[in-house]
Amino acid sequence: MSMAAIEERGMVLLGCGKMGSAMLAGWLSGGMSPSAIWVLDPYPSDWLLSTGVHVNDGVPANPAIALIAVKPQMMGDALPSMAALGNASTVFLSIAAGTSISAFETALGTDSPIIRAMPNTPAAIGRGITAIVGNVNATSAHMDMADALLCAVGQVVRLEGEHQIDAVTGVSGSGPAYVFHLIETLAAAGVAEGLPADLAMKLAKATVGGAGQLAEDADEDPSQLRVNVTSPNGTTHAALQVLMDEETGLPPLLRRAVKAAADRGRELGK
Ligand SMILES: NC(=O)C1=CN([C@@H]2O[C@H](COP(=O)(O)OP(=O)(O)OC[C@H]3O[C@@H](n4cnc5c(N)ncnc54)[C@H](OP(=O)(O)O)[C@@H]3O)[C@@H](O)[C@H]2O)C=CC1
Ligand SMILES: O=C(O)[C@@H]1CCC=N1
Repeated sequence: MSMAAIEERGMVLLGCGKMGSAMLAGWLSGGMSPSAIWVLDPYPSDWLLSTGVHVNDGVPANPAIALIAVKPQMMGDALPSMAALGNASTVFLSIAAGTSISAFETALGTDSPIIRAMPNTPAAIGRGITAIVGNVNATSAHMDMADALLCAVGQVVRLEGEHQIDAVTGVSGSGPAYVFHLIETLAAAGVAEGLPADLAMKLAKATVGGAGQLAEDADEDPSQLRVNVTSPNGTTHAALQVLMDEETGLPPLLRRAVKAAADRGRELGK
């Protein structure tokens, strides 16, 4: 399944806030035709209006994909109108945290192909990662279509089952926020050691960006890459003694943070 096949039938994007616009930016900069995209959003941003996509302009009769990107808390309002976004051959693709496939089946009918996805905001620069899982009506052709759309903004992984999606949300859906906070706090720590704020921020951004890219590209795994930075009894060793402390360091902190996100996803689904 190619992007061309999706562009031919068109796609509908319901909700164009932070995540919807990150994905839209990724599709457009990757060359997707704006005329193939219909966006529905009550308060379209100036950026959205400038993109050339159809905004609040009706929807095509037979869209390939209806992508639902409203907040789970708004889903109650949005669900009843969703069936009108497509027909029997439209794939409904939801990126909402929490809202379960069965909630969509109740609204859209148990015959509809429904795919849950968990993307992340680096999609805006084609560097996202999205996990997908479909209901029983989502055929391999439907999954391939979702794959094609989401591959255009980064990597795609397929889940064994819907039970994995809250943990995925805790790791990669919410994960960019943890990394941005790491950049903020690394820069602040540099300032506390006497650096000017702009220099500290430049060092922190380049370090996180470069280390992330190295972790993606290198043959060695991240633990070996960490060892490669750590000279015997040197500066990194001193820092890692703080960070790797099993009681007060990153392991218990991130364990609690990811659990809190995953638990919140489960809670939103109730
Ligand atoms: N932000 C992220 O990094 C990620 C978000 N998600 C999921 O994406 C979804 C959207 O999140 P996010 O983009 O952060 O939230 P936002 O609030 O930024 O975006 C939601 C958008 O939907 C609009 N909206 C609300 N109700 C309707 C409706 N009935 N019809 C059409 N549009 C509507 C909102 O308009 P208004 O603001 O006027 O209410 C807003 O523009 C959530 O379900 C979230 O779980 C998934 C992965 C990552
Ligand atoms: O914070 C949220 O609920 C959404 C889901 C994953 C990232 N943002």
